[in-house]
Amino acid sequence: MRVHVADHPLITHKLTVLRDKNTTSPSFRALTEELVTLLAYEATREVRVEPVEIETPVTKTVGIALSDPKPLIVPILRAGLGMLEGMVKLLPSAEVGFLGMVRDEETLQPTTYAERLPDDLAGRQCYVIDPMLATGGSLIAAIDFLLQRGADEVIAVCLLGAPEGLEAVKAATAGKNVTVVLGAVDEKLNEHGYIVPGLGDAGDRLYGLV
Ligand SMILES: O=P(O)(O)OC[C@H]1O[C@H](OP(=O)(O)OP(=O)(O)O)[C@H](O)[C@@H]1O
Ligand SMILES: O=c1cc[nH]c(=O)[nH]1
Ligand SMILES: [Mg+2]
Repeated sequence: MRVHVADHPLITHKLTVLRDKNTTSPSFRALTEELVTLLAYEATREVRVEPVEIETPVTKTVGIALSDPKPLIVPILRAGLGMLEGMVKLLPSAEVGFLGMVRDEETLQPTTYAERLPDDLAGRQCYVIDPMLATGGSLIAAIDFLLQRGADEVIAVCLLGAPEGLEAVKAATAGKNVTVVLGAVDEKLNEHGYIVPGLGDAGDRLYGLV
């Protein structure tokens, strides 16, 4: 597994505002979208392309276009939905599939409560989006799901990760074509499985308590 931690002052600045407990839901949503755009720039560095011939007003030339099959973006509901708009803006021709997952706050085990994905993902590059990589359980389950459906490659885009979760994902995906791109790797997980210093519950901060 490849790991890329974005090291850019604009990303760190926006994350700082996101972490602040006084940041309201509307600002949190806007910042999440801005952050995704910056992270997606890094995450799509290896997006598959092919040459295309075009004609400029001056001459013929060869450029590039996204290859078929187009990439698949997979937000992990709920919190991953907050990253979808930003990702789709950068990859407008991508398709979108959905995975609904929730972590049991006692056992920290994820369960999948919804799935809407193409049956066959053979040859697809899949971009999983979820702001938080805590114990890694949800991301491991999502990656497993996509690889079992035949995905060629999985690129996960997360705003924050914990070192423990990153290690768990690394161990679970050894030898697989998986990349994780993050805005920051924080200090640790606390006894409730929350990222420290973190930003709290991303789903609640985006959409309110349920
Ligand atoms: O790495 P893990 O320990 O699995 O934790 C991370 C997961 O927890 C959060 O979702 P949550 O279960 O809170 O659901 P929500 O998005 O509906 O709030 C987050 O968005 C990840 O999906
Ligand atoms: O810190 C955390 C851990 C899991 N899920 C969140 O939303 N935040
Ligand atoms: Mg949540």
